[in-house]
Amino acid sequence: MSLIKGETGDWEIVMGLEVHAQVVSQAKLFSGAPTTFGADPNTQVSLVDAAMPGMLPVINAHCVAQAVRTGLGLNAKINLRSVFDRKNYFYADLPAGYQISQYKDPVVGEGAVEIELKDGATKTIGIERLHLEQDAAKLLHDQHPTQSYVDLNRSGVALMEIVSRPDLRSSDEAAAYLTKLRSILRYLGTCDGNMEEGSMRCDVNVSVRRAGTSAYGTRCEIKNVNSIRFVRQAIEHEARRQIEIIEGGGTITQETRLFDPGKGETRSMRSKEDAHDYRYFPDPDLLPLVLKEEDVARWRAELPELPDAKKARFVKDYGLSVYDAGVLVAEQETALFFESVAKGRDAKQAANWVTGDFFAMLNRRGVAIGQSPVSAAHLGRLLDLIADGTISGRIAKDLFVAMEETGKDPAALVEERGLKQVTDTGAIEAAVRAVVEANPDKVAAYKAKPSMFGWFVGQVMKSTGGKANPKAVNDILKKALDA
Ligand SMILES: Nc1ncnc2c1ncn2[C@@H]1O[C@H](COP(=O)(O)OP(=O)(O)OP(=O)(O)O)[C@@H](O)[C@H]1O
Ligand SMILES: [Mg+2]
Ligand SMILES: [Mg+2]
Repeated sequence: MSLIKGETGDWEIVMGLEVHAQVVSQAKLFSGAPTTFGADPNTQVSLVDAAMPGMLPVINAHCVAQAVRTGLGLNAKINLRSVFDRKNYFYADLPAGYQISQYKDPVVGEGAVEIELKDGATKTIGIERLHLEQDAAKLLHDQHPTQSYVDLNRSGVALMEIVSRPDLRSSDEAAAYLTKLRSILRYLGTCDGNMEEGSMRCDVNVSVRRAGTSAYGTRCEIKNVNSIRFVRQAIEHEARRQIEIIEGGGTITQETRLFDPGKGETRSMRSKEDAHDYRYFPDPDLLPLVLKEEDVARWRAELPELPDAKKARFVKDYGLSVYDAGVLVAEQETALFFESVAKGRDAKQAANWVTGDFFAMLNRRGVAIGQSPVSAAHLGRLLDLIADGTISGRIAKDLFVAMEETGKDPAALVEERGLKQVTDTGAIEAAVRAVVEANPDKVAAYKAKPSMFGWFVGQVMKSTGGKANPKAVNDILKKALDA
């Protein structure tokens, strides 16, 4: 358990996250306006999004399917009947004066996400619900010294709000949860998970309680945190703040706070009573959303293999460690890459190359797997060249660097650069003889100290340009030195 030390004892953090995930869709939730990121302000706005009088919302069936598929991916209950409500509040980013959301009857009910913890253990985080809602517009405050502008492009874009139970107990767990959730959304293709572009944002609810007690403390909600690093910082700071207040004899009042990434701290935005009066009521312009059982069944049948299932399969079919399998399935592209390297080859060796030299190369170049200069086919061929003895394991490392630099097929590079392993025993014997004859003092030293053997191996490898078959070198050297 991860506890925080206070002045008067140990404390536990309790957290629940509300994640706003933008639905991958060409059009908005209730209008046909496009959703392309980064378009000029107010160029992707229909009359519905601008809340012109008399305009009626029309539900986008694709967004509904995406929400249901997400619910299925979160092992959640799908509600065949759900309701769109109006959540009323007045703000310049909300032209209608209300947001269409789902309140009492969301499209997706309870589910679960399994997270991996640092010590290799797993923990199940409950999902309370997932509902569909519209995004608000964006206010621009930096364009003019005394005026604010509004960009309606985002107004009406479909969001899934995914609400977790207060099951998280540390910033590590919160980070693991977000990482896992993002991975599932990306596998499903229902949200691109791009936090920098705001397509995944997170409200972090934090409370603290004394270690060993079971009642929850009063929560504060930190709005709109947009990176996993900031989520961690916000939690750490907010928990400390609450502990100091309680230990100083004060009480926590429920409120909405903002995270300031520059200062690494949270500050109050507005106080929030338990029942903030949004005056929710069913939107009279929209019928209840009724799903057909057969559609849900079809979406379920057509789900892709998700990270947990893939991980279990990698452990079972390829004999990988749980850790390696977890690393390889985190991104779908990585898993695909690995499988095409591993197919018909030594899977553990394939996993070592992908998580080792290959990942290091991607990191060094700062590129995603899609821009890798080394293709899966080429890496596979490299493994074949090692397996059939064409090259030694040591040369393979150099060859990989050459593959990275040239983007060429390793078999062609071996020809071009003369990297073939020398297995011809005659040539190795000659090299051994030359080293032994040139170093009588070392031979004498070896007789007294057998650990000198490695030095001879090094010399022979050097004189053959690293290409001699290591096993043959060992055998032949042993014979020559022990003669
Ligand atoms: N005592 C608590 N400490 C920490 N988190 C809590 C506590 N109680 C509830 N939570 C979490 O707070 C979140 C509440 O989200 P929910 O969407 O239900 O309501 P809300 O924040 O009041 O509404 P809104 O969507 O308007 O922000 C959930 O993730 C829940 O797990
Ligand atoms: Mg909420
Ligand atoms: Mg909230």
